[in-house]
Amino acid sequence: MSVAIRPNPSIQTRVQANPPQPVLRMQSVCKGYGAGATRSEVLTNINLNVREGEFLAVVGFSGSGKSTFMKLLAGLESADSGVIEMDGTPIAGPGPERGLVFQNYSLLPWLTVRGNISLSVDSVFRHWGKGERRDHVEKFIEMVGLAHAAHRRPHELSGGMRQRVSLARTLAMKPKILLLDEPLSALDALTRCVLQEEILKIWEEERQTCVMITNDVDEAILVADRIVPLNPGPNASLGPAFTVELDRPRRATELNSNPHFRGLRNAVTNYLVAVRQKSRDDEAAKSVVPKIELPNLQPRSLALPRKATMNSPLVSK
Ligand SMILES: Nc1ncnc2c1ncn2[C@@H]1O[C@H](COP(=O)(O)OP(=O)(O)OP(=O)(O)O)[C@@H](O)[C@H]1O
Repeated sequence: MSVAIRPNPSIQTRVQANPPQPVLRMQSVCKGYGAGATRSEVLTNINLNVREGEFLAVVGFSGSGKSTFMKLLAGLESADSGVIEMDGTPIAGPGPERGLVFQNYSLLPWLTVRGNISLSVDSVFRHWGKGERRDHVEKFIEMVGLAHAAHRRPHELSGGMRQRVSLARTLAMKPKILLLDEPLSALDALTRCVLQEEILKIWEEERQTCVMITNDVDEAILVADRIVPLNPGPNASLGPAFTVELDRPRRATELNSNPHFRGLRNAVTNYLVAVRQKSRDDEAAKSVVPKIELPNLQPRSLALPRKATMNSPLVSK
């Protein structure tokens, strides 16, 4: 007897619908460093699609390969195998359409806040008039709340202020995608909270596609639409995505009492702790020394026979 399988109409509709092309696509991406005996495989079989306008957070433990992942997206490193594309074109190097903010601010020490931002604006928008570029720079200095310090050099700024300059400099280049590599992890907890909300506020105005690396689950939930864990390395791969179903605008102070926030925090944290434990158990299992059965031998004295001396009764007189 043959049975006709009738497709579920709702599933069929979903399959037929033309899903929007992801703005960023990673497929079967692998990346390691070194060669021969010193070779280490950092990322293995990374698959990810990032949608236009999405805020995606990648969370993982220290050393799992988060920065390597970001360098691949920024075009600062190339994959050993697999595909990394932006708008269907392979990423072959860094470009102004992908703005990267690092953990360490990398500002030019001899330039002021205004000078650091102007340098990037002048290089990307060369075709603009001088006045237009100046207004653009001032807009971003204001956006990050540094109008009062625009004339200062990096050594005259706090860590939070430097990271604001770094953010303004990248945002002012109007990249299509913002790549944030643990931008707040060098800051104290209070400054970090303030800047989290500022990044979120700026993002809510611009709605740029954004990929942020962080080791802070709360931070990831606060800012992201989707959270993807990076499993511990070596051979780190991405875990299952967690969707953040919290209304925007979000405020950190209001989230603590939100049941979805608390449930998600537990789910992501438990996942990360479980995969780390598994990875440790696997490593420990690999390094177990095999038990060696020793033969049942009787110990024998290795002491030399006593030497005969002149007074010894063994010496004949
Ligand atoms: N250029 C390189 N050459 C050799 N090994 C590297 C290089 N860059 C990173 N690694 C190694 O790759 C692994 C992952 O490093 P990566 O910086 O990507 O991790 P991470 O998750 O960003 O760490 P952290 O959170 O501590 O900054 C580490 O073992 C590191 O030593």
